[in-house]
Amino acid sequence: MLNCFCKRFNFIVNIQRSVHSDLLRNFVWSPNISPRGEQSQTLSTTSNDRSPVLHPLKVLQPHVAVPLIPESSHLFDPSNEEIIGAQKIFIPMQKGSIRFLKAALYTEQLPEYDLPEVAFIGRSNVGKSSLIKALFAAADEELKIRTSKTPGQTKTLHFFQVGDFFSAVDMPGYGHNMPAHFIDSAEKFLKTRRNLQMTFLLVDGKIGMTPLDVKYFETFEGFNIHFCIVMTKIDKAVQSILVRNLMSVIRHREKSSFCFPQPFLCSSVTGDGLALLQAFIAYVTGNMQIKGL
Ligand SMILES: Nc1nc2c(ncn2[C@@H]2O[C@H](COP(=O)(O)OP(=O)(O)OP(=O)(O)O)[C@@H](O)[C@H]2O)c(=O)[nH]1
Repeated sequence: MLNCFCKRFNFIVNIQRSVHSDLLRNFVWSPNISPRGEQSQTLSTTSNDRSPVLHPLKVLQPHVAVPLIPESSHLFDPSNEEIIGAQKIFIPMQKGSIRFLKAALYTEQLPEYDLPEVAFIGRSNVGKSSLIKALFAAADEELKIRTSKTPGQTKTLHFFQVGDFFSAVDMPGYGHNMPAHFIDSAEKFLKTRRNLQMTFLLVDGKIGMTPLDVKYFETFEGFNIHFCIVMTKIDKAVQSILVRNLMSVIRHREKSSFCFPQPFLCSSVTGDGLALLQAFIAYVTGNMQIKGL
């Protein structure tokens, strides 16, 4: 079992470190196909008494004249069945199977294991800890993730182990109140960590990409690491602002060789977009097969 997992993990590492982009670019954006599992409601900033929107990008598309993702690009669009399968990974199978593993700063303190990792980074206060807390809501009591209105609270790399599946890494924020060791710890981790399968660069849906976000977007591009934009707090943005900010993200993404073509839109408050992001995490960590890929 372990052997099998290690082989699979090595396979994924090899693919994702070398021809990762080819694999991820197999998704076909097909705006005319009727959305699978799409709910009828539109994104709303006011109502919380509704079920979460599964695929916020698709809900926004009819309100925008141009394709939010060009037709030549790619859409991660798992079936309902695949999404439900992926969600099981985010629920503890037994007490402690999803757990806070350790806080670390430098290379020698990092956990040693054969687990794939995904990291969450972004401006201070963008909602990194809240997003991880929401993704793992079923394990919230064990994880005890702290969120705060005060920017710059996460000072070290926090590792959360998700069974034998993968680890999620909550990283210190850049910008206001960022720790002095950011380059030696966070940037070095991103540049050198072999277990890292995907870095999620979080951008505030209401504020959009700040000059600092653009700087780090370009920095990650220079690191040759695969990353993906997650727009957070979409419940706080009116639709027109969200679309404007999304278009700006897409313009940057179009110039990039390492950023995944499809941004993910999420709200940790309403739950919009979380199930899709869970499925994507399950996919990039090698824990989920998608039909036809
Ligand atoms: N409305 C809304 N508020 C959010 C959302 N996500 C986070 N917040 C709020 O934004 C603030 C910052 O959230 P955190 O998750 O602590 O942000 P962080 O990026 O981890 O912050 P640092 O650790 O300081 O870098 C908190 O007050 C959260 O309640 C969201 O999706 N919607």
